[in-house]
Amino acid sequence: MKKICVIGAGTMGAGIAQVFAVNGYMVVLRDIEQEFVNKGISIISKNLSRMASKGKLEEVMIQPILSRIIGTTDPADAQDCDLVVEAAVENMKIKKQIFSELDNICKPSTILATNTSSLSIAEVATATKRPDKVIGMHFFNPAPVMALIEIIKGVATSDETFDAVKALSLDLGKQPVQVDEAPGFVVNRILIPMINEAAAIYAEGVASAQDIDTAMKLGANHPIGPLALGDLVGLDVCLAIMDVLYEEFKDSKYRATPLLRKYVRAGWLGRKSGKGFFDY
Ligand SMILES: NC(=O)c1ccc[n+]([C@@H]2O[C@H](COP(=O)([O-])OP(=O)(O)OC[C@H]3O[C@@H](n4cnc5c(N)ncnc54)[C@H](O)[C@@H]3O)[C@@H](O)[C@H]2O)c1
Repeated sequence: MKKICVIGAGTMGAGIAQVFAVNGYMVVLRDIEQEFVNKGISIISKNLSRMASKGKLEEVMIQPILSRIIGTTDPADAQDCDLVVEAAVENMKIKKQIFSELDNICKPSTILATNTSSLSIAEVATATKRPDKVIGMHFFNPAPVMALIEIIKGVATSDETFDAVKALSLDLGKQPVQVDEAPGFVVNRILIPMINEAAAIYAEGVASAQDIDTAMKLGANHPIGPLALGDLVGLDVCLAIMDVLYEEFKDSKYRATPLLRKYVRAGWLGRKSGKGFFDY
């Protein structure tokens, strides 16, 4: 694989594009508005400069890395890509529209991966005529830093597709784990209900946001508190995942705490909107 298309230049898409470009791949980074594409590329540029200032990247490498990323709003630019990683919003209808369009645009050999946090790979695959080549490639936030990639096989995903994505993940210096399709996969099935519980504890007034996070950092040895982590992930993303877990399992233990929904309705999405459980 040489050329990768990343759909969505938000929190995850920008990070994923950076990971591929740093590792020598050509990247097409697509969003719906040029403004969003530019924002994604500027985040990558700042990340690379920060890496250089910390001595983690040679300054002279920044320009060649950035020149491997082509920003676009034109879906047709995915046509000669070997792999597409979709990182648009966590919404099945939108993902299916994107995959159906990609299926028509991309060459038959192209693998279509989704970075979904919780949605069914098999269902996304039904929007295409190549369900064997549809797979979950789940990066973690921030993608350039986090070592894990969950590779999720839908019922129709072929072993060849899995093997190709696994080899690619290793080439990116990441650690892949194989996961069978299940709501929330492994990490988010554990992590997001924990963030939701922290929000419920905060809503009940049991402790301040700061103290809840301090408690989990020092009492459970977590590197970041659950509320700060929710703000980093995006409260809209956390809510969407809780809703998927609840819908899929119909188990009340996955009920989103009303405060989380209230914040999302108010546009308090965490870091990306400047306000969540904390101010940014
Ligand atoms: N935020 C996280 O910590 C995290 C971690 C792992 C996976 N994910 C998953 O990654 C995906 C993206 O999440 P995010 O946090 O980056 O969201 P985000 O809101 O930061 O970015 C989403 C981007 O997709 C763009 N977009 C929407 N529809 C599009 C379309 N039709 N074509 C192209 N671009 C489109 C939006 O304009 C936006 O820029 C979701 O499926 C999410 O569940 C998120």
